[in-house]
Amino acid sequence: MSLVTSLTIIELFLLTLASLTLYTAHFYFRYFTRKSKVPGPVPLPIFGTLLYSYKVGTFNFIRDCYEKYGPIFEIYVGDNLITHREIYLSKPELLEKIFSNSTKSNFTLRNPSHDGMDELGFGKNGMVMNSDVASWKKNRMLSVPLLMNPGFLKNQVHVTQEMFKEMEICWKSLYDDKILLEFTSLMQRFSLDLVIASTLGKPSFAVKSLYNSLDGTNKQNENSSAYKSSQDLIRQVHSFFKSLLFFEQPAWLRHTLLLYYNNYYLNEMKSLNNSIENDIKIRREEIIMDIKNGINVQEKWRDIMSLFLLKYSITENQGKTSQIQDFDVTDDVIRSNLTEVFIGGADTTANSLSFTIYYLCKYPHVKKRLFDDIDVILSSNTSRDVTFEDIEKFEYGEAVIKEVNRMTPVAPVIDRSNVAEDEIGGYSFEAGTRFNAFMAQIYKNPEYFKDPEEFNPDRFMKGSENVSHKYNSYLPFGSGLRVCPGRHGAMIVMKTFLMCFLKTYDVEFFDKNQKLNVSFDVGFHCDEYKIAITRK
Ligand code: HEM
Repeated sequence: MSLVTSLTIIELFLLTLASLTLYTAHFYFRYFTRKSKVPGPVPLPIFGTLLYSYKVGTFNFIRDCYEKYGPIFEIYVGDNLITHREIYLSKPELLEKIFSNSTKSNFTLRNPSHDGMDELGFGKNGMVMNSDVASWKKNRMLSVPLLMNPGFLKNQVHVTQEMFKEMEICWKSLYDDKILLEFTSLMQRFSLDLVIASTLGKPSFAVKSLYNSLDGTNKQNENSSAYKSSQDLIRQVHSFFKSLLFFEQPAWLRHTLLLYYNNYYLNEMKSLNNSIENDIKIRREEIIMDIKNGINVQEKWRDIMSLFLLKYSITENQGKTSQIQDFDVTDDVIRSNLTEVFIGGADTTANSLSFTIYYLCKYPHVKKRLFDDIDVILSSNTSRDVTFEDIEKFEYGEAVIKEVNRMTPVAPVIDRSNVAEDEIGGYSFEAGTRFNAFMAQIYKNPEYFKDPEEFNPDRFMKGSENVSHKYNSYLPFGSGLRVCPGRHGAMIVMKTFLMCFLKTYDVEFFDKNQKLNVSFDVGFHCDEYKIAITRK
C-alpha cells in the first residue's frame, strides 16, 4: 500500500497544511531577503501579484504601480504555481543598458530559457523566442539582410496594393455606395494574407473566405486545392499564435490536465512545419528550373522564402545547403525563420492599422489633411497605382502612424532578460531577471511629450518642437540588439495601405459615439468596431 493511501483524511489534511505553511514561509523568506529590494506590491504565494490586477485589469494595475512606486518597480507574475518577478522600467535613462547596441551587453535575451518554447521548437530557433544567444545571433545574421533588402522592401508596396485591390473586388461584389465593415477582424485577415504572401510568395484567402461566408463571391475558388490548402495554412497559423501563450504554462500542467490541448497544438505546429518545408522544396526546384531557363530569378522571386533560398541555399552545387560561418542553413533553419515573420508581423500590423483608422474617424481634420496630402502626392490622379516613391513622400502619413503608436502602442511593454548579473537604477539583478521597458507610460509622460493626451501627428513632422528628443523615449519597434527587423517593411506596408484606402474612400464610424476598446496581453489589441466607407 502506498504511503498516501495508508493516511487518514485528517493526516492528509495536516500534511497538506504543513506543506503549504512551509511553502509560504520559504516564499516570504526568499522575498524579504531578496538581494535587490525594488519597490512594489507584496506578492502572495502561488499567485504573486496576479490577484491585485483581477478587478482593474493587468494594464491598469501596472499603471497604478507606476503611480505608487515610481519609475522602477517590481511585480510577481504567477506562471501558475511558480512565481517570478518582473522589473518595470519607466524612464528613458533606465533603459540604456537593456537597449544597448554593444555586443558585450548582458541584455541579449528576450526571456530566460523556457521548456514550453523548447517543446514548441522555438526556444533554440529563430529570433523572437530564441533564448540561446549564439543561435539567436546567427539567425539574426541570416534574416536581417533579407528583411532589410531594398528589393524586398520596394516590392512590399506592390504586394500590399495588389492585396488591397483584391479586397476592393470583394467589397464591390457585396455593396454599392456605402460599405459597412467590422474593421479589426478584417485587418487581422488582411495582415495574415499579406504576411503569407510576403513570406511564402503564395496566395492565401483569409479576406476572400470572409466574403465567401457572406455572399459566396468566390465560391468557385472553394473547390480548388490552393484554396483548401490555404484554409489549412490559415488555421495552422492561428493555432500557432494561440499556442505561443499556451506554451507559457508549466510543463506539469500541460502534460496532465491540459494534455489534449498540448498535443493538439503540437500536431498543428507539426503540420505547419511540414507544409512550409514542402513549400521550400517545391520553390527550390522552381528556382533551379528558372535559372536553367535563363530567367532573372532576382526579378521574379521577391518573397522572403525565395530570398533565403537564393542567398543561402542554391549554390553552384544546386540543391546543397551552404555553410554560413559554421551554420548549416538547412530547410529547418529557413522554415523557423519564416515562421518568425508570422509571429512578428501579422498581429502587430493588423492592430496598428485598426488603431490608425480609429483615430482618423475620431479626428476628421487629420483625415482631411491626409486626403489633401495624398492628392498632392498623386497630382490628383487617384486612379493610378501607388509607387515606392509616393510612399517615400508620404511624410504626414508616417507621422500619423507614429502618433497612433504613441497614443495606443502595439508594443506598450518590451521585454528583456540578462545573461549575467548586472546593475540598473542602483539595484543589482541576478542573471535571468525579467525586465519590461514600460513604453506606454513614457509616451504619456509630459516630461518627454508635450500635452501627451493630445492626438497631434504634427509632433512627428520634421523640425517639430513637440516631439521628444530624449534618447529611448520613443521606441515603437524596440531598440538595441533585438530591435524589430521588420520595422522598415511594416512602415511601408502601413503607409501603402493608408494611401490606397484614402485615395479612393472616405471613412467614418458607423456609430458616431464609438469608443476605443483595447485589450492587453503581451501587447495592445484593438477590439472590434464598425466603420462605414464611401467612395469619394
Ligand atoms: C506595426 C508593426 C510592428 C511593430 C509595432 C513591431 C514591433 C516590434 C517590437 C517592439 C519588437 C521588440 C524589439 C525589441 O525587443 O527591442 C519586435 C521584434 C521583432 N519583430 Fe516586429 N513589429 C512590427 C512588425 C514586424 C514585421 C512586419 C516583422 C517581420 C517582417 C517583424 C519581425 C520581428 C521579429 C523577428 C522580432 C524579434 C527580433 C529579435 O528578438 O531579435 N515585426 N517587433
